[in-house]
Amino acid sequence: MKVARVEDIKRMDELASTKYGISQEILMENAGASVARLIESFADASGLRVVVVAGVGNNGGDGLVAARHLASQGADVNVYIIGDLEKITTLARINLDRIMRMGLPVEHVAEDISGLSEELHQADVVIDALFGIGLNRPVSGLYARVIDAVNGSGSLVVSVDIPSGVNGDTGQVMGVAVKADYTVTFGLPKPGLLIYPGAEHAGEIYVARISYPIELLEDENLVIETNDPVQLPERKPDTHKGDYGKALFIAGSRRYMGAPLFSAYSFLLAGGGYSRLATASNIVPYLGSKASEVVYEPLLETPSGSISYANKDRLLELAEWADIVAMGPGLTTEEETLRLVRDLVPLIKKPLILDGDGLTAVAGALELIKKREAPTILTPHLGEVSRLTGISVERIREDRIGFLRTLCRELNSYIVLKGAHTLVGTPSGKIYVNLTGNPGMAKAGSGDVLVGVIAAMLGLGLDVGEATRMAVLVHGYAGDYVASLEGIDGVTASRMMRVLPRVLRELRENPEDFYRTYSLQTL
Ligand SMILES: NC(=O)C1=CN([C@@H]2O[C@H](COP(=O)(O)OP(=O)(O)OC[C@H]3O[C@@H](n4cnc5c(N)ncnc54)[C@H](OP(=O)(O)O)[C@@H]3O)[C@@H](O)[C@H]2O)[C@@H](O)CC1
Ligand SMILES: Nc1ncnc2c1ncn2[C@@H]1O[C@H](COP(=O)(O)OP(=O)(O)O)[C@@H](O)[C@H]1O
Ligand SMILES: [K+]
Repeated sequence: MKVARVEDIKRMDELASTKYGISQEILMENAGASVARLIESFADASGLRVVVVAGVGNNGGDGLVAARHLASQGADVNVYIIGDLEKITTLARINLDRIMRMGLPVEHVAEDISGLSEELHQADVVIDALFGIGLNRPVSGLYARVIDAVNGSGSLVVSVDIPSGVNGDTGQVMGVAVKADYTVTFGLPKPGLLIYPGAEHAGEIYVARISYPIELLEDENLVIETNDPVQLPERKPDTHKGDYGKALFIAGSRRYMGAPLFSAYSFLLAGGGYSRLATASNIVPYLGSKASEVVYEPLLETPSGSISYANKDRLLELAEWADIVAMGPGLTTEEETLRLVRDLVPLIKKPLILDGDGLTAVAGALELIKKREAPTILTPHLGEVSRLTGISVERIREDRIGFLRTLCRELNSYIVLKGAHTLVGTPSGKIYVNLTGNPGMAKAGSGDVLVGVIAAMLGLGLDVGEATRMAVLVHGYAGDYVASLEGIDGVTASRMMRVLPRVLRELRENPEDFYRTYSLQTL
């Protein structure tokens, strides 16, 4: 499903009226009606105590339309307007007049919110229609007090388009924001509903189509999408292991024995053909007993047990053999090893996945990435990408998508910005928001599994962008699968690795289960 930023919605709006003659008023009527419809789907409207908290913009207008529809279903609706009535938009004003003529109780809250607070506590449902995509500065004063009162009401909260106070594009909370049980968003979901902390405030998201033409909802200019499964290439009968990718993993050290195992073995468990692990010779016997299907290349070590620079030529030979190279998991930050990584990055003429300490190696030397011709996939979490670019985590959080689009273009790389709802960016500026995964995955080793799965998706024959985003989807799906089997605290890299085959089978055989679990519901 496409995801629309504020600028995208404004373009859709413009086209809706100029190209299709679909007026704002029609869109608002459908929007408000869809809010009422959602509420009627879980509660009998007659006698239902509803409080609508409306701003003076069109978000408020939607709330007033919902008030009218619910009242006409017999609900007991109280409306509170917050804001300068001099500035009320035309459409909100029209809908305010309608409900006043219907005799609905409407109160303009200027300063004292005690009446409103009382009503909020008595309400069965509160409709949050203060701000939508028009939020353009931190919330303060009376608005902030009203939002606090809504959050303190203990009533069920339905937010109109976006929880008021959440930035629709970035998911940042602008001072204070409504914590909704449901959000009914119009036309397409906004990034701020899918990126934390906004995603936390949205509650269950329903996407109301409100009669936008399909061409607008699927417009190629919409660069952000939810990360939906791609068709996995089938494993044809007349094939051999080389047809599923020959992957070289340059990973591990005496200190980190799990990282090379999780990445090199996950490659095989996610369908890869031939996994070759070049690692510190000391740990090969141990790893061999844990993953005998992996082929090992014992490497010379530094005194601290990391991979020594002396292996450079041998590693370049191995890279010639491979279809895919993954470098970084568990290498340590031993200076000699980082120097080896830096020298290898521009010389490896194959698709390269750089993760963990491999990313540390190129921090501050990004031209090594830029001058690569073969595809590059970087898999940093927030801390790593901050180190990579020298931009603070706080700054990045202000606009993750904008930051990622710029970085992917600058580095001509595919970048996986890992975290809750991982983002995958492509050099052409596309962004995919991943909806699989859970906090149980926030555990050492989890990212190493992802490296192997990315290599496997490439081995299966997906193109680089599809392979990267499908791997993120599969990886999170594996994390969810383990959490459902073992409980969220028991999600470990080993358990995620073990369930990879079943996850792929699920996606091959029952993709509809995926959509049922992870797709945003439409209204
Ligand atoms: N587009 C569509 O397709 C459809 C859109 N529809 C609906 O319209 C909504 C957008 O409406 P909107 O543009 O009138 O802005 P909205 O979000 O109501 O904000 C109102 C005003 O608040 C102000 N303000 C901002 N921040 C503030 C702050 N912190 N503290 C105090 N005030 C603040 C700011 O005015 P300012 O003060 O800057 O003059 C702003 O103009 C959209 O979310 C959806 O619900 C639907 O009808 C269906 C179709
Ligand atoms: N709160 C969370 N919700 C969902 N997924 C998460 C969360 N925290 C981390 N993850 C996922 O877990 C993995 C953590 O990887 P990473 O940070 O590289 O750990 P490590 O490097 O220790 O393996 C990433 O794929 C990330 O998307
Ligand atoms: K709202």
